[in-house]
Amino acid sequence: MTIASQLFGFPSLTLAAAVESLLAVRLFPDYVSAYGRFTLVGGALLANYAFGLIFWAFLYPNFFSPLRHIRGPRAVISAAYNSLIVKEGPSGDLFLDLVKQYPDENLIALDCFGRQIMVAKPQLLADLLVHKCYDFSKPKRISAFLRRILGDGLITIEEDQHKFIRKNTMPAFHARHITDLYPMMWSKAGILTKALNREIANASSTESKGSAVLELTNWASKVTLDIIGIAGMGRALNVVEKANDPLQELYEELLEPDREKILFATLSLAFGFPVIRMFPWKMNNLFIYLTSSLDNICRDLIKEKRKAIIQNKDDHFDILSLLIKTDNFDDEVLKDQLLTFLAAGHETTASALTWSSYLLAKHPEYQKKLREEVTVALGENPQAGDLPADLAGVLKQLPYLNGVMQETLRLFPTVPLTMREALRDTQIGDQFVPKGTEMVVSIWQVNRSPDIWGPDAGEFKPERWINADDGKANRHGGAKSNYDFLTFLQGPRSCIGQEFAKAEMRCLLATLVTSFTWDLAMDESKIVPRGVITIKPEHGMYLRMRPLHHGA
Ligand code: HEM
Repeated sequence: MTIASQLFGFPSLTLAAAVESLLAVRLFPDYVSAYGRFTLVGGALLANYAFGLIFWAFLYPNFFSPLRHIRGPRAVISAAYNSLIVKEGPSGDLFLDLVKQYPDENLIALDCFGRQIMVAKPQLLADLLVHKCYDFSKPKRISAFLRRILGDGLITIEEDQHKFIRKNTMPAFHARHITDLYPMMWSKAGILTKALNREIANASSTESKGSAVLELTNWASKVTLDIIGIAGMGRALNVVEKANDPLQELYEELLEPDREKILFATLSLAFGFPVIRMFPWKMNNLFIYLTSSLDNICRDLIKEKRKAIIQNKDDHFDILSLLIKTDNFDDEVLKDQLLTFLAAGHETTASALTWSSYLLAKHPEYQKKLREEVTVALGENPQAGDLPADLAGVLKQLPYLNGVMQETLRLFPTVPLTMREALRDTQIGDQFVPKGTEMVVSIWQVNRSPDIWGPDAGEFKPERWINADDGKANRHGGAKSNYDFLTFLQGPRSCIGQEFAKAEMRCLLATLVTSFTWDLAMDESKIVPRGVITIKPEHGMYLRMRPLHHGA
């Protein structure tokens, strides 16, 4: 690949055109003076680029590439990009179909250049995600786009810089610290309940008998932003209690899964944001405005935090304080980390809470079982009572709470797809992988694979996560390997916030299910997971909610 890139890459082909033109001037002067030098140079460039195109699109993938034996659709628009524009059904299903089409393949070639390879069997993931993790990075085009939203934060940085920041951030995610966060998360869940009750009281009429239709994604996003506000920077944002908040509005606008935004993100991911930026498209200005506004808010938050620490007014163990106190980072680096934790730490869990509420609306029998289980453990209206001393311990042991949460995370992995690019020549299993190859992992496909989860892989069955013999919660769901459940990925680049996210989900689900009953208030065919990095229901999630405790 390296020799071929050097010989037939864009710079070499351009240089060769210059040499060819010079030779032509020397060898065929009459011919050159008849047609003119511009025509000659233009013709040479055109011929060389045409040859380059034929070489890369046909000759290299079929005759020279070390990946030429890998079977697959080798499509002009690969499934990785197609999944962003597909309209019919969930985009992750494209990868389930591909694996059905090529059932015996460990690796599947997705694009016509043979450079984008899907890892179709979890056995190979250990190499990609753990053993050879630092031989790969996020593809540069994708990082460049994400960097506009997340800065140079933990998600977008690579190699030594990544190792350093991850090590410095890990203490904020230790199990003991997450346990200490449960009461804060519980109290935020209580505030959400009060706000929803108020909303229902204002909206309900005599006909609706004290119930109201609410759109949940917005509320889920607000409460998770409040939680990450405290845990990430020790700041009470109180977004749930406000009619509008600039931070929440900016994220909502940025991550809204509308068609034009998805097209904009798809094109930026495929061709790079600098290319798309050259076009006169209003989305460019909107995107720059939204991301710059977030940048500015985070810069101000850091200044305030530094001041508070200097004045010794900061005794919080939040992520930002922790990073400031290491004295290893300047304000720009801190701003990028904060941007990452705010975005990665709230929209993801908000999406998970939305999907679990949807599944419980579709399966009222599990809603009832979950309510009974939490009521037995914590009382009929646990938000009104005293907190148990070991809230985390109690919630973690509840089998249905665990089962509903894990099954939601399995069926609706918030990040359904991830990609890596080989930074150097390397190997996955027995397969040599040349530098520049893109590896695609469909988290959605692995999590829903019938080979792993059985013929009922697509069904919601919280019992998978409950031991048949002793009725206790388990962490494997019946799968044999860690690579069978990929919602948080695995290895050094796995989700640092996974226990944080689960703690939030436990507190929010236990509170919601003991405060309301709900069912779907929209046409089910309209509920389609959509989004570029994370998935949300495209047309929102409308639920008819009824309070269980009047006057709450
Ligand atoms: C249900 C909730 C969540 C899901 C499904 C989720 C999923 C993921 C996935 C799949 C990755 C790997 C992305 C990739 O490499 O392509 C990731 C990385 C990350 N997540 Fe999460 N996440 C969740 C919640 C959170 C929360 C609550 C936080 C912070 C409080 C967080 C912070 C991060 C960070 C910083 C990374 C980058 C880690 C690294 O590269 O070292 N996530 N997450």
